[in-house]
Amino acid sequence: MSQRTVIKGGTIVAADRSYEADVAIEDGKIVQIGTNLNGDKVLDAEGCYVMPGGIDPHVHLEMPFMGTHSKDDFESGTRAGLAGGTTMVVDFCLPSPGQSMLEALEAWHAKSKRACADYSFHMAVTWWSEQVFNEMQQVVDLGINSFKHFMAYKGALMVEDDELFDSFRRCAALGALPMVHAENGDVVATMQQKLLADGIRGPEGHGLSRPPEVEGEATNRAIMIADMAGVPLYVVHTSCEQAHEAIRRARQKGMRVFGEPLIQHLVLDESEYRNPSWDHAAQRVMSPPFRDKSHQDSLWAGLQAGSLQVVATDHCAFSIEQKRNGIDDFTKIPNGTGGLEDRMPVLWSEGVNTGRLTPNEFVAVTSTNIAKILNIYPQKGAIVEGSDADLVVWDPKKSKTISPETQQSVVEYNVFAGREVTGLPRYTLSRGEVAVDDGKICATPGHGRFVERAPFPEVNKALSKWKELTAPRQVQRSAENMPACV
Ligand SMILES: NC(=O)NCCC(=O)O
Ligand SMILES: [Zn+2]
Ligand SMILES: [Zn+2]
Repeated sequence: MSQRTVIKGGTIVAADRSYEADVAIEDGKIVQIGTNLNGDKVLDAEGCYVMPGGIDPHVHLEMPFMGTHSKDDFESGTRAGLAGGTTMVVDFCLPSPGQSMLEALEAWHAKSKRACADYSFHMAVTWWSEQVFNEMQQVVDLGINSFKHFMAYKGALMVEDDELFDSFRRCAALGALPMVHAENGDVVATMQQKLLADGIRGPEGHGLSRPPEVEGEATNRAIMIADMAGVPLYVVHTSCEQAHEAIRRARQKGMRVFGEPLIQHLVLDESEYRNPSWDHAAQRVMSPPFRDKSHQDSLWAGLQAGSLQVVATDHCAFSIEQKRNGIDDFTKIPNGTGGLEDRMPVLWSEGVNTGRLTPNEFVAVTSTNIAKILNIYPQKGAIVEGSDADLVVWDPKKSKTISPETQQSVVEYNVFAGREVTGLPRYTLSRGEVAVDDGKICATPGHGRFVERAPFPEVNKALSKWKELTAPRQVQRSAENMPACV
């Protein structure tokens, strides 16, 4: 007989509504929602919100990058996520240029074996050939329906516009979702060299080499290429008004474009790079860089208006020592910051507690929207009978001060350190297993499973139908309408 767990006395907060009910769980699934439910094990949710566990669609665990590997692996990364209420992550499988996607995928499956929470992968298109074209079908057959393209990192991961167009068209045919890191890599590379030549070698050079225009231009370019390819587009780490404006404008024209701000860009600003401590500034080096406060206002407004849909972290944590690789040259500082444990508490504190987001909007942007975009709804991102019991019992009164001393991430610092948050998990459940119990982490390495994602979500189908209907067509002319000389 399977054990029945009941979450009792809480208020269910879904993306569409809030209501009081208990939730019963068996074999990792939600089996009943109602009042006065009983079970073998009862979790007290009195005074709490019961929400779908967070989904972070943008993490890099043990990522090979800039001559090193990011420090958090699938075990510490997913444990950090669970500690903060995130029950699923999506990492990026990165074939090195020339490498088979299938070979890279095997390597990613091997390193994710000790994940404590469920996970999936996006596949990166880091080079282009007939082999890549063919393998994309196999990747889709293996449960991956999204392909990432880097428009930056020239000489490493970056792909050119013709490759983007070919890959986007392939995504359209396969019912997959192309994603872009949108920064103009050529302009960044030139600006980096100019700054170094001018003697600007510290972390402040990082922000200066990647102004908002670099991101706005690339975002708009990717959107137009996707439209010509007839495929939806997902823009990762949208950090500025210029990029947001491009997404907003496209959506107003009916284009299927999604934008993903990061929690870091919502609350941290570019003054971090002028900090007198080199270490402090270097620890905050990530791409795109932090922006000024006007951009933060734009991103918050986008979440409120619905022109931006998802809040992620781009969790890619490097140690102090790794960051010091760039001590005399900012272009060698590994790009990336952490945030997996802090995304939900910081967003709740700065979003819901300030009135910028409703609790339902919080659920939409931390789980439900991305579950729909990635075609795993309502298995994930929902509280309905039959859904996976990936849940967070959220105590809106529980507070803490963020500190590297108490975090799950293995790096020695935290870009949110010193920030007080109110709103934390009382319990986090990963497919019914209690992984966090009132601050105590009891997650099981290896419990996490790979989540397969089917191609052809409704948005792809609708867009393909529309593009087919409006495709250029030959005009059929009868003989009497043709000039006599032909
Ligand atoms: N964002 C960042 O600086 N590092 C991770 C790789 C990427 O997403 O560009
Ligand atoms: Zn990126
Ligand atoms: Zn990233």
